[in-house]
Amino acid sequence: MKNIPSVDLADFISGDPVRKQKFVEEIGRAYEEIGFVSLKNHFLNDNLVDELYKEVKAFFALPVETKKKYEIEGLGGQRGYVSFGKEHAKGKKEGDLKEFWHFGQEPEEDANLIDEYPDNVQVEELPDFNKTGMEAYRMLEKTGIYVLRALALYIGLDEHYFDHWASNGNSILRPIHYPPIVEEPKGAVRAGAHGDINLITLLMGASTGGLQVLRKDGVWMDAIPEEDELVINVGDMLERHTNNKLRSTIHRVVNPPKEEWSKPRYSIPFFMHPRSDMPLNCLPECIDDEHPKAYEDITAGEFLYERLVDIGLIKK
Ligand SMILES: O=C(O)CCC(=O)C(=O)O
Ligand SMILES: [Fe+2]
Repeated sequence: MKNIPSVDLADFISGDPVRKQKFVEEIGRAYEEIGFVSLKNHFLNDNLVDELYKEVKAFFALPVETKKKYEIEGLGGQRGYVSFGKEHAKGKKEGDLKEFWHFGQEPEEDANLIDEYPDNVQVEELPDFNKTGMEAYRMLEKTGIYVLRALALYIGLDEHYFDHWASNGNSILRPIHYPPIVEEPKGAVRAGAHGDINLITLLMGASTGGLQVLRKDGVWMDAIPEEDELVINVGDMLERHTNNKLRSTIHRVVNPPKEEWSKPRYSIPFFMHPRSDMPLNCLPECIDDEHPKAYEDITAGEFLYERLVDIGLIKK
């Protein structure tokens, strides 16, 4: 992609220590500067992406009453359907112009997390919806684990430091539908400016443009990946854990010009979360005289709860 540094996961897994180190430096530097990269040679193949978009479009095309059957009270929107306008960016009162679905973790039995994670919601009308969603979930999770290994090395931790926390983690795959805009949005946008909550976000190409990233100098830049790339950015949990070394960059999805209001937009981010008991305490490797500890100690579960309240998914 033009505006955002491009990295190649094949370098990291090549077995060649020089290429591996090159990947570590490239992604680490990009995350210190802009917080976003585009990544080639990930594990999500094009056919699976096409299948997933087909299922996702079919789901959002169902009648609203059918979709609302899958909007479950009491889960803070963490599984199933979340209806139009419900979520808003932190600190903003207008709801985003979107509806979405959440697929969550189906942990391995020996992880002892079965009781902690709510079950995924099964869509009866579409026999392949859940299977396709979870296949994509696994491929994105696998890609994310490699990215976190590279970041662990960059920070000076053991390569496998994140493996335990991120495997069987509380990650979410979120297909989003931004419907055609039918009336003057009055301050509402498709997605208000925000930083992501989680460790890292992996985003496959959207059906159309609109995603913008806020550069350090205050300029908004379009972020549109090439066909075969994933956009991967740092979220607030990783920014906090690395004491602001790696940057969770503010981004948004703008409304199209009026001539294009009739076009819907679809996109499918994967929010990689750790297990809820992971301490996000600032890492000693990231604290020194110039960078004193910037945040209180907190676990991932506590941090997530606070943020779900901030964005309107949990009502206190
Ligand atoms: O729709 C997109 O392209 C990105 C959405 C996003 O930033 C988010 O849901 O956190
Ligand atoms: Fe985001």
